[in-house]
Amino acid sequence: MRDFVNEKKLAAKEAVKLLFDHQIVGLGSGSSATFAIIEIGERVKNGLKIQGVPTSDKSKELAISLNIPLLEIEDVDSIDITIDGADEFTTDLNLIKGGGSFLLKEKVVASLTKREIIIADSSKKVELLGKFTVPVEVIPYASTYVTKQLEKLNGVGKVRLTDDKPLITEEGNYIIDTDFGLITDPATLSDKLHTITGVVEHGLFINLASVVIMGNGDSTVTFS
Ligand SMILES: O=C[C@H](O)[C@H](O)[C@H](O)COP(=O)(O)O
Repeated sequence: MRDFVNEKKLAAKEAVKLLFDHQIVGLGSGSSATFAIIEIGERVKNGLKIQGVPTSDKSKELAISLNIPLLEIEDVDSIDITIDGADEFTTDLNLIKGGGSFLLKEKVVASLTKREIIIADSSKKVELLGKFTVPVEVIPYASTYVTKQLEKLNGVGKVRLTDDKPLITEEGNYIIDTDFGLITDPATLSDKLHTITGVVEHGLFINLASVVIMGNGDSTVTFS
């Protein structure tokens, strides 16, 4: 029986070894990224001089509590390295993200990042993306319209709920979790999703990751 929590921790530790002084570092969101932020906090306590750019309010609060110096997104032209998690990855480094609803800021940060390091436990590695539903972030007004457009792409979408009400993202949007079946051409699907009016962003991360560090039992494996 695999210990996925330990695999996440191992991957996080390995990724944080890649940081050095004076870098601007994107701080991901989710449980794997949380382990990385805690590890970064330890290194900052021991003298590492970096500035972080958080991808969610939760990661921001955690970074502040660990005395990690932060920058606002509008004050950075580029980010040296980002450490973030994923819900699924393939070995050609395409991802599904957004299981925790933070995909929008994560994608902005990833787009500004020179080296996007994804950390994951071994359950996240797949041959084809799509067992995990693709989160599609939409403005609430357009959610019914977008759901119908997703059907035309063979996607079955459901608005994500919390306490029986639509979950509202940090940017005030809804998420439609969409089942496309197994996705053979994620780049084309990504492009098609971007053409739907009312879609703000989606959780397919294509050509954004540089490396995936995966916990694998008691060690890690790197895909690049
Ligand atoms: O919205 C959430 C993020 O994309 C997370 O990085 C992703 O869901 C992976 O989360 P975890 O590390 O908790 O499995």
